[in-house]
Amino acid sequence: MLHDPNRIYIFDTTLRDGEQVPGCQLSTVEKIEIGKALENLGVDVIEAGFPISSPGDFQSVVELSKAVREPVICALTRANKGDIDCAAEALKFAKRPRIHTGIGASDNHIKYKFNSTREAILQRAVEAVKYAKSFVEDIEFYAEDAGRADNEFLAKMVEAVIAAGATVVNIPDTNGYCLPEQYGEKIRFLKENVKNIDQAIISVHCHNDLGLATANSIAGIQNGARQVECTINGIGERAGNTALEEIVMILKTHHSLNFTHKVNSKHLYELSGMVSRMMRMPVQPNKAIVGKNAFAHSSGIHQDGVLKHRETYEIINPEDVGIDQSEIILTARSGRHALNHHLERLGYTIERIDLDQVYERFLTLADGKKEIKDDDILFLMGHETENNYKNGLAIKGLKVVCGDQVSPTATIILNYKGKDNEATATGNGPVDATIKAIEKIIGKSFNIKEFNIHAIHSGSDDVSKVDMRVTDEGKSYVGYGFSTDIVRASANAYLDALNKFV
Ligand SMILES: CC(=O)SCCNC(=O)CCNC(=O)[C@H](O)C(C)(C)COP(=O)(O)OP(=O)(O)OC[C@H]1O[C@@H](n2cnc3c(N)ncnc32)[C@H](O)[C@@H]1OP(=O)(O)O
Ligand SMILES: CC(C)C(=O)C(=O)O
Repeated sequence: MLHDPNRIYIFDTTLRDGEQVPGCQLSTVEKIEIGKALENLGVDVIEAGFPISSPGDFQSVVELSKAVREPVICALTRANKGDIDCAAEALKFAKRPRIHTGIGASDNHIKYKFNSTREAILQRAVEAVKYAKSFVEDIEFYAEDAGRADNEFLAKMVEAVIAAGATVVNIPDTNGYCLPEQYGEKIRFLKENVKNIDQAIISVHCHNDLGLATANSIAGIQNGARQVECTINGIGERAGNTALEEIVMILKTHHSLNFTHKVNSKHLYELSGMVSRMMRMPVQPNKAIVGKNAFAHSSGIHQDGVLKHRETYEIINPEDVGIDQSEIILTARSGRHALNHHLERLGYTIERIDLDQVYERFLTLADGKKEIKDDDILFLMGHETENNYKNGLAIKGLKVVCGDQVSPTATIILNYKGKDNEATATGNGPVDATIKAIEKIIGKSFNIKEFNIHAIHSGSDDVSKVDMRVTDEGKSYVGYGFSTDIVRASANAYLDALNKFV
């Protein structure tokens, strides 16, 4: 790798640290699909797996090495010969292979995990790097739990592994312990105190136990690190890793930081969805950059601001991450500007609408529903046109009795030819009884050829939409009806069609 002073190398570990998430294990085929998408995204390094861990993971590294040629393909090992032999074997088809070896650097790890001493661990670190170097040129060394390690010892270890041949030195905050300032200082300390530091790239690998992974990674690069280890959607062991999409968009949004990289941010959203689907790991709706709500505005003041000027409440252009446009979601917290926006979008002529009246009805409906969708608006606007039927058919009242102990019966009051008429009828269900009651009043029956009831979204509180095709004497019309009551929606659809027969 060339040492361009402002170049940030993006090291993706979705297929290794990301895959450590319980339930997120991938097949070789899935790993290759994600690997190719990461290559297309423009990442510099793909950590493909931990070959010694299982035959399946070994095979995945082999196949990924064959299929993905542009990025460096990296395999993880512990600091021992067996792991390194296995990684070297798995990487033998890689165009740009890297072995990522390392050992614990904190006193906690040295004492409790290894029952060892700083000196002995330092020696194992150096031996592992030298051994890995006998297979491939590109060696990354990780000083596990560097976040909690003593800086003086860490500097000694880093200097020794670079002297042994490490090309990249990874300073992981394995337990997500550090504050951004502390982590930044640690990287600066290494920059200033390791004599041969310029012979290697410093890498940051931060975990999110305190929600600081991305902040710490940024602090790391501001203090001299040039590789960021991250995962799509921030997945990874425990609370996860630094999210790749966050790093890329921070660097883009704060271009004054003056860092460059070669990731094409326009693929971020698509890749987030792909990883989420394949790992069956939903993305939290409020996840920065790629969450369902990251570009959705649902409160009136924000919606008004965004509609007047997108940047009032958006620091990222959604197109930059591959999302067509931000969303204005109608809820009971929305105002008239947002409602107006959707009415216009649906083709209503605003000048002909009493917006205050529609808004009042909108609030009544929105208080009972979590979200108002297009079909709900059509339903609301149906009231506006109810009295304008050509034939003047309009429901004034409807009562339906149904259940398994009674014969379904409907009583309807229908305005027909300028006066209200009442009729009662039975049928083989509540909708059939209602249609028959309508037909009693108009003295004629029509043929219903198609009849569809759509559950529009979800939940028993939803507005349902009915469409039906009604024929008579060679003529055929389609009627639409909307209501939270499916019998009423069916009656509305029937009358909508009948009103079209002149
Ligand atoms: C910080 C990280 O995230 S590293 C990546 C974590 N990922 C994984 O652990 C997934 C892959 N791991 C595995 O499949 C298995 O743990 C294996 C194959 C690596 C090892 O399995 P086992 O041999 O059964 O050992 P086990 O996992 O129970 O214990 C780990 C052993 O590795 C040692 N070890 C841990 N880290 C290192 C290291 N960096 N270098 C050398 N030895 C290490 C431990 O001290 C312990 O050794 P011991 O048996 O002498 O006490
Ligand atoms: C293997 C290393 C880089 C790691 O995953 C960690 O320390 O969190």
